[in-house]
Amino acid sequence: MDSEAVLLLETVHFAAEKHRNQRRKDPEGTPYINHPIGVARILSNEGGVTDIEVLQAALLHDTVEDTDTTSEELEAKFGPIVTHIVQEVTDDKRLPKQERKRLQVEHAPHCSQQAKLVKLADKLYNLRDLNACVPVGWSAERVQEYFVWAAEVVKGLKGTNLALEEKLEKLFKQRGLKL
Ligand SMILES: Nc1nc2c(ncn2[C@@H]2O[C@H](COP(=O)(O)OP(=O)(O)O)[C@@H](OP(=O)(O)OP(=O)(O)O)[C@H]2O)c(=O)[nH]1
Ligand SMILES: [Mn+2]
Repeated sequence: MDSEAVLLLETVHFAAEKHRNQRRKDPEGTPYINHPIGVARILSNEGGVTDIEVLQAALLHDTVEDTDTTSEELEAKFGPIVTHIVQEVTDDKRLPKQERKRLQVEHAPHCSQQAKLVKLADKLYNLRDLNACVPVGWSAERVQEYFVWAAEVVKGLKGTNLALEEKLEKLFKQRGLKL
């Protein structure tokens, strides 16, 4: 087996252990790990991305934000490039939600190309998820607000991956939003 396949298995294993007790917000409580795996798969399958560090960062992208994982831990295990991409897509959960959301819109255009790819796939996964089923406690208005905010973030990511951007644009159009 080639070394990149070994590396991806090591990475997905690490993410699965870190997210092992987390569930998505859907009524069925889908295992959280389905999301990072799905984001990495969107990149390879639909985005044509072969950069192993981007695929690894996609698998790890919510570990620092949502689990006890530290950047130091990622750096020791996966190296500085993967760690930097994860840091770029990590929200500071100590900030109020409104501020975190505003900072994503502000920071998106300044991210590296690698981080922009992960952000595009993360948004595409979450928007498809919202179309498939509404998280527990979310009103139709809250779902629409997420689309409106996501469109503002994605505007700052344009010119990164045409295939992913076209798919996002279609989802926004269905909600009456333009990129
Ligand atoms: N659509 C959907 N999202 C769910 C579900 N379960 C968990 N999530 C996560 O919830 C986040 C969106 O919910 P919000 O209320 O807007 O944000 P918050 O969790 O950061 O407070 C996303 O985080 P994120 O991946 O960090 O992305 P982002 O929203 O910060 O871009 C998404 O992955 C689900 O069942 N459906
Ligand atoms: Mn995510």
